[in-house]
Amino acid sequence: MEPHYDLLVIGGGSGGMATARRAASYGAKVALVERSRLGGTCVNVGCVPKKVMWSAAHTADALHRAADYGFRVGPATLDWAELKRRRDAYIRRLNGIYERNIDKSGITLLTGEARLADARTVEVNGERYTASHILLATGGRPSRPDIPGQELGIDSDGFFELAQQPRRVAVVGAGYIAVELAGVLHHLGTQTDLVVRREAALRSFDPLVRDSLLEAMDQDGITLQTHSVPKALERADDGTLTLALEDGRHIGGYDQVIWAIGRDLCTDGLGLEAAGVARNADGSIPVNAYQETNVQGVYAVGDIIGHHPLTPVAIAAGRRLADRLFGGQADRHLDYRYVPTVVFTHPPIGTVGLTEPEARAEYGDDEVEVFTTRFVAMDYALGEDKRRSAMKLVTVGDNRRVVGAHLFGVGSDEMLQGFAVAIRMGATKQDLDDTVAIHPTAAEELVTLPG
Ligand SMILES: Cc1cc2nc3c(=O)[nH]c(=O)nc-3n(C[C@H](O)[C@H](O)[C@H](O)COP(=O)(O)OP(=O)(O)OC[C@H]3O[C@@H](n4cnc5c(N)ncnc54)[C@H](O)[C@@H]3O)c2cc1C
Ligand SMILES: NC(=O)c1ccc[n+]([C@@H]2O[C@H](COP(=O)([O-])OP(=O)(O)OC[C@H]3O[C@@H](n4cnc5c(N)ncnc54)[C@H](O)[C@@H]3O)[C@@H](O)[C@H]2O)c1
Repeated sequence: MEPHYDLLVIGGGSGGMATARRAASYGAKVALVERSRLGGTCVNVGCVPKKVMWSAAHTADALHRAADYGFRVGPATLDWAELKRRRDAYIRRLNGIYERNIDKSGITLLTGEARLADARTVEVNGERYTASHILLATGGRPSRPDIPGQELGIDSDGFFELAQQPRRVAVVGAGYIAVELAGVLHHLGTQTDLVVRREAALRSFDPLVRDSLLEAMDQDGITLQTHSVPKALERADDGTLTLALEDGRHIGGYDQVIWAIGRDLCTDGLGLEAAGVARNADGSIPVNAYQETNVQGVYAVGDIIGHHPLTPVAIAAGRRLADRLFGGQADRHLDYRYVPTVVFTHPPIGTVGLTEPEARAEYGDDEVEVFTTRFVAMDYALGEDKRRSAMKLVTVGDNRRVVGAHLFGVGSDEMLQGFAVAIRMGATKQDLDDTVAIHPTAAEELVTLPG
């Protein structure tokens, strides 16, 4: 007879690991299948190496500004290979911690590619395992455009493999990954073009933070190539890469082109048909508020559910599922409203809740009031660079309940979490106004907004 588990998790990334460990903490018999390195996208080719690179770029920026404070520093040079070596070593340490955590939790780790044989059976390396509950948490991988020469470019996984710093790069895309990688490369000294299909990047973000970022990128010298739809990628005689665009233009001279055009979900070849699990046209798996698929006993969390593809969301949904299935908390599930998120640009963007256009569409113009400010953070007080931070609160109703906060500027990344708690709890503009400011900070602007 095949081994039987209370819970069998497919995918050892953010969502799968969190669910498996929480279930095991309640005494459930758990197995987890992973085909690659534990930790999934976030640890190996996502949040973690990205944040290390962002911190490196932030350090470069600080060195650049040191003269504003009277420091005499010579031109700093970056040893890219050393940075990569240290970053990779850090990630290997994290992989080790994840392995030990699995072991300590008493979870059986099965290494290999998992496939559903039916709604209760999973196949790994030709062996079969049955489970009362099966969790799908297989995440995604970078998409590539279907155009000639696409293989000459790299994606975000390839970015983290780069052994040498590129001299001149085109980052193609307009989402989180595109703006983050473009910012990192530029601040580390690579000449960077951001190639977008329409007129801007981060189009779903509030116009205030989106436009502020574009202004800062322009000021920094990142070239925004707008209305540029790649038709082909070609290698020129001098070895550099050229993007042929649909409107007939060519932009080139790049030593790397990075595709950052979204992610494909890893739901092909998973045996969904054999188990009868439904799938949307974009490859995502539809689930209800309790992470249940259409098949009883089969659940999905994380990127494959097709919305909020963020690590803490995958973790939160998975832990709540385990609390419900094995912890006796019958109604426990994740509320996907008011998920805060940060885009690690230079400076960063922090955002939670509805944008102004979303609030106007949902509540009507008469119900919505916005409060905005633009100011020069004290960090820039002594230098020539007077770039402005920007903040917006979106409120609804007579009591001005805050339904959205959108921040751009130094410190927005660390500032947002606390405001997100208040907003989730129903804070009004008056609650913020009644909170004594912390001076001198950028955060104090949010509790001293006029109006
Ligand atoms: C460059 C980049 C930067 C990012 N930065 C951030 C950030 O700053 N903050 C943030 O919150 N989010 C960030 N994200 C998003 C975040 O990484 C994902 O939302 C998160 O990792 C999703 O977790 P998951 O559990 O759904 O899937 P994953 O972490 O992708 O894990 C899925 C796992 O399943 C395994 N797997 C797939 N199929 C099978 C199979 N058939 N059998 C066995 N194993 C299988 C894969 O090998 C993988 O390890 C970033 C992503 C990228 C790409
Ligand atoms: N800081 C963070 O929390 C962070 C960082 C990175 C990624 N993430 C998560 O991962 C998700 C995936 O990020 P992403 O940047 O891959 O996807 P995305 O969906 O955010 O952006 C993809 C972008 O590529 C553009 N695009 C699509 N096809 C294109 C084409 N053929 N040519 C040119 N442009 C094209 C789209 O218009 C879109 O702007 C994000 O939505 C985010 O939730 C989070």
